[in-house]
Amino acid sequence: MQEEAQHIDEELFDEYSFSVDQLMELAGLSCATAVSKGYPLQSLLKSPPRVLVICGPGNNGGDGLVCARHLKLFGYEPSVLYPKRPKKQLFQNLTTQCEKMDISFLTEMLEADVIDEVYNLVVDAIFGFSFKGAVREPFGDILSQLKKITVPIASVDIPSGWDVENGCPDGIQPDMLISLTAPKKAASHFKGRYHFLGGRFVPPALEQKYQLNLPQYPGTDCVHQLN
Ligand SMILES: [K+]
Repeated sequence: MQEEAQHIDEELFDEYSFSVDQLMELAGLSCATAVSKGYPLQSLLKSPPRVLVICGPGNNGGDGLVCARHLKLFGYEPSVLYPKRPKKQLFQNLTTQCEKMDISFLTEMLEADVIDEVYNLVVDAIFGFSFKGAVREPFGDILSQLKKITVPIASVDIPSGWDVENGCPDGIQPDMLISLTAPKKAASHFKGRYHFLGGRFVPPALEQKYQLNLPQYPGTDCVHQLN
């Protein structure tokens, strides 16, 4: 399944000629849309409507940066923690776009009780389907704080730190999962309240080839609520 997700990814770029920027924009928009459906502005307990978005070093982190930008456009107040920044132009551009929209970047991870006091929820965009092996720092410390928080976590594609196929019983337990392209095997271990499918960009021929059996998205929506 981890390999399958990577094959689909490669095929979208190599055979179908999509650029990473294009798909990341749609993925991040799906995440912000799912957050706004699960945690509407008027339902939030803390004002201003602060959201902490934690971004990892790969494309999952890029989805998080795009998500933060759209959350800002939707009226939320996102702050981003981006401790390990790749040199690629794409990520530099996404960072500049956030900065130019007055999205603040934290310099270090906050303690769990501070997160609970200040933020309404956390978007987990740390690792996606390329995560492997034991968690390396600084992400081990970040994940251990996330295990202690009581505000909800919305995980992008896969709950970070979970094995892509087998999950992680003592890992973080997100309240929302936004599966991108198609749910990964680990999604069967998800016990939170909201499971959304996003990334409405899969060409029908690719869907058929991998027998993804994707559900019908409602109307023009960019997310589909699975449960
Ligand atoms: K994630």
